[in-house]
Amino acid sequence: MDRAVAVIGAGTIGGAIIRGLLRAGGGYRVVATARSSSTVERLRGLGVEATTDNVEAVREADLVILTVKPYVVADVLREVAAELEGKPLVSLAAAVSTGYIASRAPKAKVIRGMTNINVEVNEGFTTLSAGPNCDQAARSAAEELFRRLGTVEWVDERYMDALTALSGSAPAFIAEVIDALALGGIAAGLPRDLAYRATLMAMMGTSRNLLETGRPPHQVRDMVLTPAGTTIRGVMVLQGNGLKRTLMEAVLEATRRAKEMRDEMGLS
Ligand SMILES: NC(=O)C1=CN([C@@H]2O[C@H](COP(=O)(O)OP(=O)(O)OC[C@H]3O[C@@H](n4cnc5c(N)ncnc54)[C@H](OP(=O)(O)O)[C@@H]3O)[C@@H](O)[C@H]2O)C=CC1
Ligand SMILES: O=C(O)[C@@H]1CCC=N1
Repeated sequence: MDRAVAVIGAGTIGGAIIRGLLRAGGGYRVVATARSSSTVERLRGLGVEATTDNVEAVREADLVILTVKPYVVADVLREVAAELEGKPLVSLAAAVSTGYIASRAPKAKVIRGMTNINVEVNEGFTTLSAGPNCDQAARSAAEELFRRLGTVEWVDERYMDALTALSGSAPAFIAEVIDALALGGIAAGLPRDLAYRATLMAMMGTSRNLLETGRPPHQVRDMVLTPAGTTIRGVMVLQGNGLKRTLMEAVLEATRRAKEMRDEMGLS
């Protein structure tokens, strides 16, 4: 029988998870929730059950995924805590620790996760950290679901803020880089569509090359550089304008923001 999964707060990332699960084929019966009737209707349009009733959705579920905004987590847990008894609960909320969730839902088997929007196309990178009261069955249930949506790794929770930046936020950073490269191509006279296609294929091919060969990125750079050729001129501009420092600072700043959010929510 299909495993029942509740996606509580199925907005951007919850919706992407649902679309990824549907693309991956059967195995799950999804019950999604949202606050507004317009989002509920949109979710029903995907072909899944949807409601504004979090309690009912959790009651029906074997596995619960929490995808509300961090500042909504406390309210939702207050509402559904009793129904979570014995159930795996994967919270994807940035900055919210397993300790905090377990204190608000002591009977749940708590897992904190971070994933990214690429779950939509089954190419997500999901990291999971088990809370103190989480058993092997709950871990397996969570891992199995997220494996359908891409790659899964179990990590120490102390890495979660940095992974929120480097996994959760990274598609936004990379989209900015892609946009900039493509605009450069357009500036050089390429038609818009061709510029985006060339950039996307170079981005995907380079990622695949690095993953498959295990080469460090600088080695690929050096393989592409011809002395006095075209690439070194471009690399010179990137170095001169601090591309690497800028991207490093973006990741650090996003990481720091998670701690700041905990302070703002009084969760530190
Ligand atoms: N966006 C991303 O790429 C990623 C986000 N995250 C985390 O996921 C969480 C959600 O982010 P995101 O999807 O971008 O946010 P969205 O605002 O798109 O989604 C949140 C959803 O929660 C619903 N909601 C609000 N209050 C309630 C409630 N009381 N009960 C049930 N549902 C409710 C909203 O419903 P309605 O639409 O009706 O208002 C909305 O659909 C955040 O904690 C974020 O840190 C993690 C990884 C990646
Ligand atoms: O921007 C955010 O806060 C969330 C967390 C990771 C991706 N989006």
